[in-house]
Amino acid sequence: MKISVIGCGYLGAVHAACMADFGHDVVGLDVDPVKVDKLAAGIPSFHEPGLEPLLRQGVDSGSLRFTTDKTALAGARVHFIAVGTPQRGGSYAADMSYVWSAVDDIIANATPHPDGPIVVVGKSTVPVGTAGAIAERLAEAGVDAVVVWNPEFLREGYAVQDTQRPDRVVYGLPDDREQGEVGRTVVDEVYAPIIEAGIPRLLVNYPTAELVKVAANSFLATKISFINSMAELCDASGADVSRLAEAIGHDDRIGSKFLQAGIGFGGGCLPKDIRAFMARAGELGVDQSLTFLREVDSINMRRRDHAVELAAQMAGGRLVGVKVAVLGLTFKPDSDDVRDSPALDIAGRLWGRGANVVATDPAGADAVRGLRPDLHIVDSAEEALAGADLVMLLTAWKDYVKLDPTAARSLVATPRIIDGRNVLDPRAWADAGWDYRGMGRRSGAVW
Ligand SMILES: NC(=O)c1ccc[n+]([C@@H]2O[C@H](COP(=O)([O-])OP(=O)(O)OC[C@H]3O[C@@H](n4cnc5c(N)ncnc54)[C@H](O)[C@@H]3O)[C@@H](O)[C@H]2O)c1
Ligand SMILES: O=c1ccn([C@@H]2O[C@H](COP(=O)(O)OP(=O)(O)O[C@H]3O[C@H](CO)[C@@H](O)[C@H](O)[C@H]3O)[C@@H](O)[C@H]2O)c(=O)[nH]1
Repeated sequence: MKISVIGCGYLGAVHAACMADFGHDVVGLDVDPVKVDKLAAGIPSFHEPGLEPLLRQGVDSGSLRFTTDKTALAGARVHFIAVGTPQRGGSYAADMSYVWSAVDDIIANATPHPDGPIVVVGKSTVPVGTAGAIAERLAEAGVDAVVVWNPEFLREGYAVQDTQRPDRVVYGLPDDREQGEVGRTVVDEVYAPIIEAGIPRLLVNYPTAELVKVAANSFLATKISFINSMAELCDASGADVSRLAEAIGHDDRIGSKFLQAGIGFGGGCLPKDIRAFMARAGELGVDQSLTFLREVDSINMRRRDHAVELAAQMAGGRLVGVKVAVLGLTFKPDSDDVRDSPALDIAGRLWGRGANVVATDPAGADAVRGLRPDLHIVDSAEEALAGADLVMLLTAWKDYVKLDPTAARSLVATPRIIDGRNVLDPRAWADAGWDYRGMGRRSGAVW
């Protein structure tokens, strides 16, 4: 089937490559010519494990192309909308301008299809009510189209496998049964390998599909802030949050996933999605239903304050002139994404307090060099550690988790470490002579 994917960032580029791998004829459209040039040459424009071979295969076989030329939308039966919906400056709400310009591009460039209405499939994360508004706008413009809202749940770092084999797919369908059947049938055809694999597929109305996405992210964010609030209690009482998480996680009503305490959540999704959800609830007159998300957000932001204060405390009260080795700048490992990254925020705040920050990251360094030319970025953990007064592990890249405390000790000026992701063995680091501090963890406890 001929498909277009509008917006080829972290979501859209992976989606386009996976749809070509499913056997479709795919064109990826983006307004950023630098991104498009790279993708068109089969080169990922960001770090994502497993993406490169898929891109190359699609581009080489001719089933996948990328362009900035909007007329390339002509002839496609399905148009996926995968443009960004970032937080709007000065507000919690989502900036929907990219979505509306994608819709305008469809109106101006899509052509009628001989097999039936074109199908516009929304994948961007949007405020509830958007799908219906898009369907109305297309109808007003006289476009014969069915809108299906199909939220995306992929995680960066696992984006390819999450797209090819998601936990579930959700189709938000129009109330008109006949139109809904057209949408369902066409999207089933696009996702044939997913449907044939028996992956759960839920058919719901538009608002349910839109809410499923933000509800899922709100739940995940709440889980993380819950365990981080427990970390605060652990710090105050001498308990260990990692053991606490392990113990409560054995109860499968709670589950052990997403209970990793640390410097909190960041990225291009959870922070802005919970804020946009609160803003939308306000518009709908039910803001009190989501007041808990305000607390989730503030617990999360407090983690960054705590990490900076702990650094100052360990350095003897002042950060001026203290050499801090920062390991990790991206919002999570296996991604080069530094959008709302707690690690980058903390590194910037340390720098702002006069610390001599020397930071490193396996994938995010280039992005940070562009955004924060004031930060001193080096190419390896060893270089960052050399002569450091304090080490802060802020992103749990495998190479940092595997660091040998004895070898690391030989590089630093003073063996002090803050494990911002609770991924190191406190005893091994203490035994190697380090002053180890985790997030809600004890280093010297017997149990
Ligand atoms: N990143 C993720 O892991 C993820 C997962 C699920 C859902 N989402 C949602 O998907 C959407 C996209 O997120 P992302 O992380 O890929 O963002 P991104 O910023 O990486 O990509 C968005 C892309 O859209 C392009 N764009 C903007 N306007 C355009 C237009 N009119 N025509 C064509 N291209 C246009 C931009 O140039 C950019 O390349 C957001 O709503 C996000 O919340 C993201
Ligand atoms: O126990 C945990 C788990 C995660 N994090 C942090 O939470 C953030 C988000 O992590 P993750 O959810 O793995 O990353 P994303 O790739 O942003 O994925 C989320 O956001 C996407 C965009 O909406 C959704 O599609 C995914 O389902 C959802 O997990 C990162 O900063 C992590 O370090 C923690 O601090 N503790």
